[in-house]
Amino acid sequence: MAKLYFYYSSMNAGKSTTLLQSSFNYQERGMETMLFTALLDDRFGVGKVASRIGLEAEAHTFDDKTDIYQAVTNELKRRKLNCVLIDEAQFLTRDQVFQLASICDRIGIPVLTYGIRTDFQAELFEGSKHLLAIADELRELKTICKCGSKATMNLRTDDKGNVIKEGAQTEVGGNERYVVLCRKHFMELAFS
Ligand SMILES: Nc1ncnc2c1ncn2[C@@H]1O[C@H](COP(=O)(O)OP(=O)(O)O)[C@@H](O)[C@H]1O
Ligand SMILES: Cc1cn([C@H]2C[C@H](O)[C@@H](COP(=O)(O)O)O2)c(=O)[nH]c1=O
Ligand SMILES: [Zn+2]
Repeated sequence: MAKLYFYYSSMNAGKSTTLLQSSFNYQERGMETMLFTALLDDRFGVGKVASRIGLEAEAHTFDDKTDIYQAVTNELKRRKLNCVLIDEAQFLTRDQVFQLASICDRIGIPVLTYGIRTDFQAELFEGSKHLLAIADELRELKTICKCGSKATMNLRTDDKGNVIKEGAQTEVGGNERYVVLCRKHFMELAFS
């Protein structure tokens, strides 16, 4: 049975790096992969999965209207596929998470998704919520807070480092807008 995996973490924990390594592992064994990332995440260029350590690869993009099951079905008319890999999976809709489950269950291709669990207000993203609900395998990737504990939370800041407590859930950015923290240090700053 092909499985749906959700690799989740705070930001900057190596998700994109791990995705690129997994894709490379398939390819070096002569297998083929299809990569997706969110259209709205243009930090490293649109349609690119890039890790902060320099690895990168071209990817198909998804927005909330993309039918990922259909996109995979269309790709299968052109070439074989052994694995589908999705970066920025927090931005998937519920329907898209269910499409990924169908890719596993009906087509028989494993799907590896990578995303952050919660937003700057400690709320689940839609994609993460439904992946936590229905993925076959949940794997946490880890990075560390300034105190040395595991960082599970993402604090939003402005460009001067002031904490931002209100705002839209989606705001693309990196180290200039977000700081990863353990829950204790996040709570002290985000809910004080
Ligand atoms: N210039 C750098 N050189 C080496 N490692 C780095 C550099 N910048 C960031 N990193 C490391 O890369 C990792 C982040 O990788 P990335 O795959 O982009 O994470 P994510 O997708 O989870 O945000 C972190 O472990 C971070 O410490
Ligand atoms: C916490 C939080 C994050 N985002 C955005 C910021 C980045 O563009 C991505 C996460 O990127 P990474 O690959 O994990 O480094 O998500 C957001 O829109 N809203 C938030 O609350
Ligand atoms: Zn801490």
